[in-house]
Amino acid sequence: MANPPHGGVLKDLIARDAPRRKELFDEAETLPAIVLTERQLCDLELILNGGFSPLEGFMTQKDYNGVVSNNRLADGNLFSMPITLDITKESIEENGVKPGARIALRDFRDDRNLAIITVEDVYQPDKQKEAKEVFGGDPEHPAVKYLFNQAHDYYVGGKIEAIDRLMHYDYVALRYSPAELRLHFDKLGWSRVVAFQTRNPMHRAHRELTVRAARARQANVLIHPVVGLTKPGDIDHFTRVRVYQALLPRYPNGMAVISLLPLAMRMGGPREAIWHAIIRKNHGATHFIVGRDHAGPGKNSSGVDFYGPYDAQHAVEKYKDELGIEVVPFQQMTYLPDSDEYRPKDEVPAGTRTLDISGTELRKRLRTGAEIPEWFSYPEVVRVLRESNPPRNKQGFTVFLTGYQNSGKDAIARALNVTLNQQGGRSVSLLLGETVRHELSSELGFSRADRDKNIARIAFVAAELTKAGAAVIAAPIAPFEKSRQAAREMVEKHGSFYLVHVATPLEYCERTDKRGIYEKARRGEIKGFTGVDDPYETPVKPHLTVDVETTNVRTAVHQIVLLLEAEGLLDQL
Ligand SMILES: Nc1ncnc2c1ncn2[C@@H]1O[C@H](COP(=O)(O)OS(=O)(=O)O)[C@@H](OP(=O)(O)O)[C@H]1O
Repeated sequence: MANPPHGGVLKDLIARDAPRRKELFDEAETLPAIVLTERQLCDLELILNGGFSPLEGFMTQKDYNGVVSNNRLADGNLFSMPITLDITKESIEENGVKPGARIALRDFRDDRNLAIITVEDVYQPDKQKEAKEVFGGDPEHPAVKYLFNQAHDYYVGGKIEAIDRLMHYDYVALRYSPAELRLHFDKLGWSRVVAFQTRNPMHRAHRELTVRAARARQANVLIHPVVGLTKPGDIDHFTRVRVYQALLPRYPNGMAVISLLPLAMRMGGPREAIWHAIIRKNHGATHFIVGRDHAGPGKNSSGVDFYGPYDAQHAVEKYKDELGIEVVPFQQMTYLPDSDEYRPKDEVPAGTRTLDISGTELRKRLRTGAEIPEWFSYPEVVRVLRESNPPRNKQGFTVFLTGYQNSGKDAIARALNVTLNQQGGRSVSLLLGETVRHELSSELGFSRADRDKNIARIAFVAAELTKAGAAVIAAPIAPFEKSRQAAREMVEKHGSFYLVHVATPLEYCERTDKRGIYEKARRGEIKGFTGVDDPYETPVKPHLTVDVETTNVRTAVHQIVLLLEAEGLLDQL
């Protein structure tokens, strides 16, 4: 038998409301609707399937106040995280959100109505208090930032009736609701299950830790990774799930299962650890591993830890009698090369040699293609990570040339295009100003707003191609610093961006202009022409400055190649 759920009854609203599904579906069509954000959708999914039992909806002010102040719902049940439906004043007015109103809750991804909430109250939270009590109050904490920058100013509390489950298209077979997981444990004959929470790839240390926990409690292992929202910058869940799948055969046959949890993490350390334990209890686990700095966001920008390394363990210890799931505390695992084994740090005899590879170091090795030793991870796991993190010479990048018309930027761009094609290994895309104006921006003129829009389109295309591993060469005039900077930020989400200022003097550009465009501009036949009667802002911090009056195109291209080479982008492995 799986562990009883928190509060005694699994609040599986989908199963409860299934007989009235058609009726609720039809009613929802007639109701005003709130379109849920990604975070709200994650919360809704776990309310609907009972993962947040005993919740049956979004928290009312009474529940919210109790949870914020002392980890308690109004009925006295332990609950540590506010689960709230935040909305704007406009939405309240538009949708008639008031006590007694019934409102449909809609999925932004496919416009399906998933549930109906019967509003109990609409209230303004004390966000300062929530930030302080729940997360510790540091304005740099990701959940505090979310609270003040993204969460709306009013919360709507009320019970929910379920219409349908959320639609997923990835790893569907690995997504178990609490009821499904409980059934699965029954089928496998598992009565003691230790759950492992993670938002990171798993390596040998994690396998050792979970097996040790299982051995200590004579239990089986539930690998229960978060695939909802984690910390910005984390490895995407697609890669992580492939990692978990690669790791699973390394467990003794039948010892462990994987189930994906659509949770939106808050990175709330101690509060989050209690919440995580409750969620795992609802999924039928009897034990839950809480490690070092559990669900902590690391350090703030001054290098100060948001939480102490064992704050989370102390928090769950405090409530251990009423949690109803046994917490298995663990110190960080470390590798002992002399005996080729992993041990928790507190069990390592003084003076013993240990080895560790930090997350930052791992990311660096993935980036550079440097070795990742077998003592750290399994080759099949490393293979998955390498597929998602190709070495520098397989990563995409953008070279963005800016300068006056006829500055030589187009000639350099064309020559760089053939040079990179000669090198091979990547597809090369050339986005000349002229081509883009013809293919993408034909309706745009040369006002500042239109030029900005043109550069934003180039940046979008360059970013997408960079993401796909291409070498992108863009060569618009791009006269404004702000839009060049915006382009850089957009591309850098996916790869490297290099700004090359083709700083050929205007006088030279004009003198050598065989097409007579500057003459036309001088005669006033072209209005607002860059350099004639429209400004060109000199780039503040280009990676490279070239000038075809003093250097030839071949030399300029060579300088760019040397820049790319120094970054490891052209290594021939
Ligand atoms: N008013 C004005 N100012 C600047 N340039 C003008 C203007 N009107 C037309 N053209 C021709 O448009 C081409 C430059 O477009 P860009 O897309 O590179 O400009 S921008 O980056 O959006 O500012 C460039 O064309 P090509 O010389 O064929 O590249 C310019 O000659």
